[in-house]
Amino acid sequence: MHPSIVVLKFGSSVLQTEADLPQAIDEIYREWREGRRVIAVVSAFAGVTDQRFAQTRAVTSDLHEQAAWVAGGEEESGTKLAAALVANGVSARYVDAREAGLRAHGEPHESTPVSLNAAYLRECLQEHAVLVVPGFVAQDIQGRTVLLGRGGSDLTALFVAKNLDARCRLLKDVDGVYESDPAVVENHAQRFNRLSWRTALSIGGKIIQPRALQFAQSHGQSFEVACVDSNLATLVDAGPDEFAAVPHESTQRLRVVLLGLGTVGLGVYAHLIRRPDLFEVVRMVVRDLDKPRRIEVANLDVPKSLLSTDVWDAVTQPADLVIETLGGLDPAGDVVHAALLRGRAVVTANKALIASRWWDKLSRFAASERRLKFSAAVGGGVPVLETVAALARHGGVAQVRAILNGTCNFILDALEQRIDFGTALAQAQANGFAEADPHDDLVGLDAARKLELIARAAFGDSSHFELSVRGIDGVTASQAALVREEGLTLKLVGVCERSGAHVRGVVKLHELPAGDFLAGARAEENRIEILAGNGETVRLSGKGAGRWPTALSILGDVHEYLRERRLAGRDEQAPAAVVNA
Ligand SMILES: NC(=O)C1=CN([C@@H]2O[C@H](COP(=O)(O)OP(=O)(O)OC[C@H]3O[C@@H](n4cnc5c(N)ncnc54)[C@H](O)[C@@H]3O)[C@@H](O)[C@H]2O)C=CC1
Ligand SMILES: N[C@@H](CC=O)C(=O)O
Repeated sequence: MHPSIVVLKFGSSVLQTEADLPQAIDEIYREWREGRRVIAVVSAFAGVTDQRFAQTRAVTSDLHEQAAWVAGGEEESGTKLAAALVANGVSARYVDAREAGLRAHGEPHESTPVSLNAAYLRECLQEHAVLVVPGFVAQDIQGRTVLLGRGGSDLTALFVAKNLDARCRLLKDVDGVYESDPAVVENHAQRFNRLSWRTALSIGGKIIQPRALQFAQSHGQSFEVACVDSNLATLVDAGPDEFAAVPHESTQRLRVVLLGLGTVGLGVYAHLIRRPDLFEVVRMVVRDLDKPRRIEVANLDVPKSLLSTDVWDAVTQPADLVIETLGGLDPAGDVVHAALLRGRAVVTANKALIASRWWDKLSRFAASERRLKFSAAVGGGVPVLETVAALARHGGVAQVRAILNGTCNFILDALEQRIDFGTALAQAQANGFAEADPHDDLVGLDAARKLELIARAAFGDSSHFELSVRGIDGVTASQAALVREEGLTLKLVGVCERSGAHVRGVVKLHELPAGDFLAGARAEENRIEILAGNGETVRLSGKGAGRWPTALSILGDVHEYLRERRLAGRDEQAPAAVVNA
């Protein structure tokens, strides 16, 4: 199956510095969650292209040498974005212009793209959810680096999208195209909902590169101009021009109570404080107020003034959203339920809770009200539940086979390398993969809970779920090595499928041949193979455990809730403080 592809272009108004990479990651993740593979086309960080032009002009007048030096700006932002995606658990790869077969001809600094190896990019997208491609840069027929004119990343994005028959979204620092620059004519300029290429060209080349617009117009190519995190966009196509009925989205921030600051909670906090324009953390609930807590990536300590030990702050504090990362059923079940009853939204990674008897009370908030979200409960950073649910809606799901527990996979991998069980488990715990009590991981319970959530997404809530579970307890390094010697690999695999009104799930050890997709999962990786109702197979992979993949997935839910709330205009009805809940 060819998943649909979207080309996202991140200009230097969005990626001003390395500190803006998380915004791009959230936006890319949003598309992956919605079932698309992504080609991210990037510009250099703000100011870098000018700087590099000045540097190179001072030492050479050769236009190709200059182009090669200037292209280093896109290479820097592109490789850094790809690395940051991988660190966050997203299967991503940097593909430079040469590898992408992006050829151009004409003036070395003002070249016109003429061809691209679209088949190769499609092939790469079978293996990776995201490819990062430098904008503005191509190769001429002699293999020399050339540039596509200032603002040329727009042209790269449109050219790549055209060749791959993909949707294209140019991401800027404004939520669409305005009749004049909204930064100058504040509150007066109107935003277009739809805009013809012709009008876009007459508005001027400040927001979209004119050559890119001409390319789109001559190929009848429609595309969107939008900003990150937004529901709004301007569609640029044949027209007619149309002003937007809703000129701007609300900019009201979400007030957040964060329950738990362990492995996952601290990662979530680090994400939230990067976006003070979107989130206000009003309270964080911990067990020990005095424990030092540092966010290394932001180089700051967690402010003690925001800490409390009272989990009921989730209900008594004036807040819109509760993020639960405590784990377990007690007190998480009562608190989450009460917070939902009091009008808060809840995002949680707690599969033990969602797969428990609490589901009877919680399900309505997830389904009809969309105020309970738990994507991170399965697959860490891999959008498993969204993908399974989407396939279930469009043609059904026949079977799911998956590696769902990062800790067990990490240990089995280590055993094959003759590391003993205890040492491997200690490493998994130190890396933040294991549950607070790793027993649930080792006996297969954690994988079984995830399999149950997958079964619900695939076959509906009402099917009777029969489950048989065996874990990896007792497996030894010599046993794993013996299996390896036979050319097989030991994996803890969950399989679920429907038979009549029953859904059967089995979690147990398998000896897989090397060619099996699941056999390739390394360390804490999760791999999921979904056999769709139409016979096609959909494969997903990525980091299934750990702080950053899990936090990214939680933030995916948070951003989704924020967008849905803005769309529904619920901003005005934020619940107030409740005293004595
Ligand atoms: N670590 C991972 O890779 C993943 C974890 N999850 C889930 O995320 C949740 C959190 O996991 P981790 O962060 O790894 O666990 P953790 O044990 O590192 O963090 C939990 C934190 O909550 C605090 N806490 C627990 N009960 C509390 C209470 N009553 N009052 C105040 N503080 C309390 C603990 O002191 C601890 O700091 C769990 O539900 C887990 O299953 C989901 C996906 C991946
Ligand atoms: N303990 C879990 C954490 C993620 O869900 C695992 O190891 O997979």
